[in-house]
Amino acid sequence: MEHSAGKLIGKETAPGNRAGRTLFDKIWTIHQAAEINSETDLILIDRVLLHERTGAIALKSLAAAGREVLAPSQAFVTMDHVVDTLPGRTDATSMPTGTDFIVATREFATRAGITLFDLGDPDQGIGHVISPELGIVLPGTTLVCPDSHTCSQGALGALAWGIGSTAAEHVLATSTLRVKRPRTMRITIDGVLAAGVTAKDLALYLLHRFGSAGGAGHIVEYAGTAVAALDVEARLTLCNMATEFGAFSAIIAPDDKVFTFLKGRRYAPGDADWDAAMASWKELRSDEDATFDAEHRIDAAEVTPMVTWGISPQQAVPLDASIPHFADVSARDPRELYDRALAYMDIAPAKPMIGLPIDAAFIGSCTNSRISDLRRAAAILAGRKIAPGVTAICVPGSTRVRKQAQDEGLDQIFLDAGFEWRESGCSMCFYAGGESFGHRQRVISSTNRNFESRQGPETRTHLASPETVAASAVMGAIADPRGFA
Ligand SMILES: CC(C)[C@H](C(=O)O)[C@@H](O)C(=O)O
Ligand code: SF4
Repeated sequence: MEHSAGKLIGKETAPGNRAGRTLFDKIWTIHQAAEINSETDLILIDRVLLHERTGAIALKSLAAAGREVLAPSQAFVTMDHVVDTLPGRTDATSMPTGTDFIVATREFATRAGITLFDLGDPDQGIGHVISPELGIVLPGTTLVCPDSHTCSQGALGALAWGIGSTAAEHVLATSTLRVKRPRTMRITIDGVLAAGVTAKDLALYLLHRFGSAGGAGHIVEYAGTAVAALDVEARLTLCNMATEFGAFSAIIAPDDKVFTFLKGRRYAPGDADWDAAMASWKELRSDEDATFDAEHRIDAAEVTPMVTWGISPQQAVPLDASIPHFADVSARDPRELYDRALAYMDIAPAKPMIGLPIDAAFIGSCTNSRISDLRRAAAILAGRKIAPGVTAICVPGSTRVRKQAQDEGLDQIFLDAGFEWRESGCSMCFYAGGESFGHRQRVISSTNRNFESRQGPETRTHLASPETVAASAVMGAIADPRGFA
């Protein structure tokens, strides 16, 4: 490690002047158009991603104000939140108010000259899945979307974060945004994740360890050998849950895996520009002498498969553990949250998580619905059937993932096992989008939020990896996927 005495490293200097600079500082500085005050900068925004739920509101409001989209080529819209996912869907088959969102999005996006990935388009899918897929998000860029899981995209070395609809309107009109500078946090995970431990387990482990406000106000850089060992899709899963961690966003320094992933993607630099892009992308890492406002170190060997038992993502335990007593979690969970979670989930302390009967299983969402997720779940389901009485649904993250899975015969494995095989969208991740499980059903789910009624009326969600969801669907109760495949 290089340390040069006399270099100024500290918060008293502007990010651009620090000696040892973090990856975040480097991207921030390049995009800093003006300093508004000591806490807030005007930041240049390279890409804006919209969806029909909140994007429609921004586009409509912009048009009503008589303002134009400044850089239509930098904006992209997808239909994911309120579309239904049953095969044969049309505009009219979404939830009643959903049709209005879909029609308005189409109308305003077309009028503004923005690229739209509409229903029926081979590129349609969940925004945070299609953006990496198409090379919309690139290392070193700033990308915003009126959606909290935009943090997923930091996995490719971009500064990507969720904003509100009003802020999205501002970005569309000006390609800039006033942003309060976040503090920096690094979480270094060294060592090797044990077999059967996935990025989802790691995300749940961090929530269990540091709580859902653990990253509040920070941009979290994930680093270390265990992070470097993750493939790009797994990194997207890890970064996806930074918003559950309370963070401004997450980021991972881009490496050869990211560059290889991006090469040839539609909106990534073409051959003529590739070398120049690579030269600048290779600079995108925190300097060895960079300092962070907060640092955590984790040994990857500590992480096991995880599952949530309660109504907040921090209420997670190792899969082979029991439902905690209050004393086990009192450092993190207020008594009221603990009691409420037990009552809502209809569970009792000291009972093992494994064996808790489920009504439904869901594989989908921007957390865990990419091709590698479906392959791992299918490896467990191959030659097996889901338990009688269980409703099991797989919703690929994008139409492209769906096609790829079909080309590989994975759809048949899901169908033969008794899963439904759907069109792409947010679907049962988000009851407000119109699709849901039944009243009070207990669902094992590859999604990111286990809030009350998140997946349907009073549904009881247990978050886990796609492997755990698949194994549990087969057993009809929460099950450990290790030993299944
Ligand atoms: C609808 C949208 C604003 C929301 C979000 O921002 O996260 C949704 O995607 C979610 O996951 O709850
Ligand atoms: S899949 Fe779920 S978490 Fe992701 S954007 Fe859609 S509703 Fe939000």
